[in-house]
Order: sequence, then C-alpha cells, then structure tokens
Amino acid sequence: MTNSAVVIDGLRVVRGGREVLRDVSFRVEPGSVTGLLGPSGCGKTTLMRAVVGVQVTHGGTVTVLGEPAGSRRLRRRIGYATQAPAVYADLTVTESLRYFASVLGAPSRSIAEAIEQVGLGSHADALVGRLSGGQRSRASLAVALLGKPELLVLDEPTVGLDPLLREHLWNVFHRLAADGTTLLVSSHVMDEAARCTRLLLMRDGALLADDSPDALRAATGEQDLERAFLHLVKAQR
Ligand SMILES: Nc1ncnc2c1ncn2[C@@H]1O[C@H](COP(=O)(O)OP(=O)(O)OP(=O)(O)O)[C@@H](O)[C@H]1O
Repeated sequence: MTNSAVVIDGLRVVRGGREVLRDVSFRVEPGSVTGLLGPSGCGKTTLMRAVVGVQVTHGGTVTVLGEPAGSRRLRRRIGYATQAPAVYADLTVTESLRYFASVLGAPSRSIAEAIEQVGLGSHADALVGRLSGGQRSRASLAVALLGKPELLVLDEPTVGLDPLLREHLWNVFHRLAADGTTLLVSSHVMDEAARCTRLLLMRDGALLADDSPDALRAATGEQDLERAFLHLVKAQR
C-alpha cells in the first residue's frame, strides 16, 4: 500500500556537522491534518524542508504524492509556507498573489479565495510593506493556498496570531482536509496539538510519538497533551 500522501523511511539529515534528523520514519495519510510538534530546534523545519524537497539529506527516502521529494512534477502539487514571509513589500496583497498565481499557473479566481481564507479580505489592496507581521505571514500563507495544492506544508502558520484568527485558520485547515487536501502543520504550541487528526511529536531530531491525540492521551494517562509529551520525554530517559 503506497497511497499515503507522504512516506518517510529512515530519513537522516546532517546540518552544520550535527545530525539533526535521526532515522525518522512515518506516513501521512491523504486528507489528514498532521501536526508536527516539538521544542525549538528539534528538527521540524528541517523535516518539512525534506518533504518539500529543498533539504539535502544523508540517508533514507522521502516519497511525496507517489514521487521522490523534490521531483519537478510535484512543484504545483505542494504548497509550502515557511516561517519567513515570502511576499514582496512593495506590492499589494492582491498584486503579490497575482504574481505568484502566474508563476504557479494557478487560476486567477483562486487569488480572492486564498485572500478570504486567510482573513485578509479587508486588506486585499494594502501594500504588503504596511501590513503587521501577522498579516504579512497570512499573505504568505495565502500564496501556499493558491491553486488548491494536494499537500500543504505549513511551518508555524499561526505563530503570533490572536486566538480568534488561530481558530479561523484551523477551521480553514479542517475544511481543506475535508475536501481531500493533506496538511502537515508545525507548531511548538501544544494547545494546537488537540486540533490535529494525527500528531508527530519530535525531540532532538527523532520521533517520540506518532499517534492521534486520543491515543496519546490513552497511552500516557494524561488528558493534557503538553503533559503527555512530558510523560513521553521522561519515559524515554
Ligand atoms: N542553516 C543551518 N545550518 C546549520 N544548522 C542548522 C541550519 N538550520 C537549522 N540548523 C540546525 O538544525 C537543527 C534543527 O533546526 P530546525 O530549524 O529544523 O528546528 P525547528 O524544530 O524547526 O525549530 P523552531 O521551532 O525554532 O523553528 C537545529 O539544531 C539548528 O540549529
């Protein structure tokens, strides 16, 4: 069975002379919202970069939508939002999205839709350079949503946002998943873990757990997922 959206087997990555991903293996099922959680520096961004195909790897395999990660054929099938906003300061939100839509070959109707999805409808004609940090990262998230990619890889998309906006974005993520999109979303905020269908808990470059929130609660006897994570860390020691 290889119809998983992402299959990672024995992945190893060395950065700056240090092994930052150590024998990582997991699958991501289509139409799921998989949360990648763990402390700062544990390797979440590196793992996402490997899925998107922009990370040099040193062992193992990464297969995405049935193709080797980084394959040209995957370019339009994956949306990737990094932590650093990727939109131009001297364009408006709509102009930025129009530019990326033409690069990606995404239909122009997807521009307004992506702007609404990230809650920037009232700022569609504002210059990106005059947006707040959170608004700018939402504009960047809108770029990743253009053209309805089959897989969305989102690196801390809700960081710095207020609770209402976070709620809105998580609802958008679940609506996309219900329509068949696969989402891999990183966060280091444990209260977001409960919103995922599946959790990959990472520590020091390795996977500590790969389970649903309920299964993690049952396995650790902890209702609170932050405590469940701590339980797993202590059990590992
Ligand atoms: N460009 C780089 N060169 C060398 N080492 C790097 C580079 N980028 C990251 N690292 C190292 O790789 C490890 C994993 O970093 P990564 O950015 O994947 O962590 P993260 O879990 O995404 O952290 P955060 O939550 O703070 O974004 C860290 O030890 C980091 O110092």
